[in-house]
Amino acid sequence: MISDIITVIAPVNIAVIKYWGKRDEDLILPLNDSVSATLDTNVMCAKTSVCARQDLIEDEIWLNKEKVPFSNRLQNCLKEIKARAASENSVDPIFLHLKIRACSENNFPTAAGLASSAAGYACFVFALAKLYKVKSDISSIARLGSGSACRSVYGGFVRWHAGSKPDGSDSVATQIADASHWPEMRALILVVGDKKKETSSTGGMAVSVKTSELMRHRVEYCVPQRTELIVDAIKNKDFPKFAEITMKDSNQFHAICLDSYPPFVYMNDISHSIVGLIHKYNEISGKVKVAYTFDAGSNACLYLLEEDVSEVISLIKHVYPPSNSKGFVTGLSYVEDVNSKILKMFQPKDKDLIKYVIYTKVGDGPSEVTDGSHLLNRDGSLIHLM
Ligand SMILES: Nc1ncnc2c1ncn2[C@@H]1O[C@H](COP(=O)(O)OP(=O)(O)OP(=O)(O)O)[C@@H](O)[C@H]1O
Ligand SMILES: C[C@@](O)(CCOP(=O)(O)OP(=O)(O)O)CC(=O)O
Repeated sequence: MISDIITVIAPVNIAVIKYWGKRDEDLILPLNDSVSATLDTNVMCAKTSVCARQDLIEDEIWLNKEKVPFSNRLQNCLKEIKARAASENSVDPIFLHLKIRACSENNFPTAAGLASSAAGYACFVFALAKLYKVKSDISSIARLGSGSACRSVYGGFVRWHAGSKPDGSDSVATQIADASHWPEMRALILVVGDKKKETSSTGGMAVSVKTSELMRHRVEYCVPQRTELIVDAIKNKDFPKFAEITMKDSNQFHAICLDSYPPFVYMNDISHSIVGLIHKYNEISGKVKVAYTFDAGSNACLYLLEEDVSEVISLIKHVYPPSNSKGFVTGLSYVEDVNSKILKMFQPKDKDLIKYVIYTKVGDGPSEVTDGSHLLNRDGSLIHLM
């Protein structure tokens, strides 16, 4: 007995109000609301195929062509989807006793601070929901994989509500606006390092919760105000306001990392030089045209509007010259480089400080792949091992 093969793709999301700190480590319940933009799956995505098979003795998962342990977090997601399917009476109960095989790939570096866990768990849970025909909201199940994954279940701009119930049933993601709402919004991911980070998000935020006083101030006073303001800025397409809150919130998150004891850092000298560059560029431009935000790593995510992309990419190439400019910018195609007088106001730095740039935009949530390009054969065997 073997089920159909289900294959789905899911997006990454980059927060503009950061999730940092849990009120419950097992259920992955956050201390504060967070807000993010979901990025286009045509540029960055996780892809996952799943099936249920009678002949398996344990649940199995391959990640980027290597068999990896079926972790507690994956197990929690699977258990919860099955419980949902049982309560929705959506499949034959016999089916719920079968073990599953999953095979997943990311088309960008994994565990490098590029939100692979968000895309990966959203993808896994969305695929399982299709397999078991679960119809209700699955953001609270994706959350059990990785907190930020619950926001990747929806496209456009998304808010994860911290909720207050001990069982986490109100800690869900909702869409603020879909991807078509602000079509000019773009993102540039400046990849400074794509190696695995030293302090995991899970570990780092646990230290912050225990030791950072600034974190308490952030959760109580700053985030509630900022969240309302940025939701309004998104609804009104007010870029300068959106950008200012985004930058302040990123800076506060990294200040909390330093305020933790022992402290840890994710940004490096190159990250800080990007911060300086963006502030100088906005000042010279006479308006806030670009926002930076940094997750638990040294890479920058810049949010900006389409009309400014050519100038900003030209500026980045000018200040952080690549040895090989071919392939330096991947993703969407952009208009020609510009040679504006603004560039002359910036001194080039050493070569290759930025490895490459991913140019993308706000996009939709997960979707089922219908072109038959599964990562598992029809009999459930692994395509990459053939
Ligand atoms: N496609 C995927 N399918 C299932 N699990 C995945 C997938 N991609 C990543 N993961 C899980 O997420 C882990 C990486 O998460 P981690 O938080 O370390 O990095 P990141 O998500 O790239 O960074 P950050 O969350 O700080 O932006 C992997 O080790 C794996 O357990
Ligand atoms: C800095 C962040 O990217 C932190 C993401 O943390 P994770 O979702 O990776 O943490 P766990 O819930 O422990 O798996 C900010 C954000 O995405 O909001």
